[in-house]
Amino acid sequence: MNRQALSREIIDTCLEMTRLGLNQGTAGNVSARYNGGMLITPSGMPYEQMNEDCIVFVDGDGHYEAGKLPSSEWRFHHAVYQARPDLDAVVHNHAIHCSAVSILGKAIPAIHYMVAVGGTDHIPCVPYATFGTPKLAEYVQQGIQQSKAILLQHHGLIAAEKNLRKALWLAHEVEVLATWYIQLLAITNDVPVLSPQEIQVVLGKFSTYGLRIED
Ligand SMILES: C[C@H](O)[C@@H](O)[C@@H](O)C(=O)COP(=O)(O)O
Ligand SMILES: [Zn+2]
Repeated sequence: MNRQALSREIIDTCLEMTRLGLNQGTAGNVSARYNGGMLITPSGMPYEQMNEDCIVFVDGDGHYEAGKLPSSEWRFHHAVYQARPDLDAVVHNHAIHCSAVSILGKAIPAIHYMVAVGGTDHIPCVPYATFGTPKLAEYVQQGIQQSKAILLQHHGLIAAEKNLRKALWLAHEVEVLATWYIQLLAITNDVPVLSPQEIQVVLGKFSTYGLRIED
């Protein structure tokens, strides 16, 4: 895909993320792997004001175009692309329920078989580090190797996938899981979970599930 079209897709993904109620204001950011680096949203700009020229190219060494300011979180997007050569798109947001679980410093356990969407039997929560720092990128690099979706403690969610459409879908699924988890925690501290063995069965079924169009 050419730069203009991919930049448009990034902006549309941001707008859809807000429409789905997954983000507020200028929080969050979106990127796609491109030309040995990535295209990423600019820092602190409302999504409705973005056009294709606002999207920033950051190369594989972290250099970016003069006169443009990439997302303050470009380091953790870069870390995802380094850690996961199989994934080409990253969505970050401050979705309400994901952020609430992250504040508790908890992973989302296997409360529903859909937890397998991340590729394992829970959605991990990586330790807190200040936004935009190399330390946060280091935690992300470790966490994303376990799961395509991770919570950032006291912060929000990262979801990475093969393309932007799937990354946004994954972010939405994890927010649904987090919503159930928060509601369950209000009732009990002993939330029932599925076994790791059952999640392995589900992961096997997911690998052949549906028509798998546009993988
Ligand atoms: C302070 C920022 O909102 C931070 O939380 C960052 O993680 C974020 O979500 C948006 O920052 P950018 O606009 O710099 O992408
Ligand atoms: Zn953030």
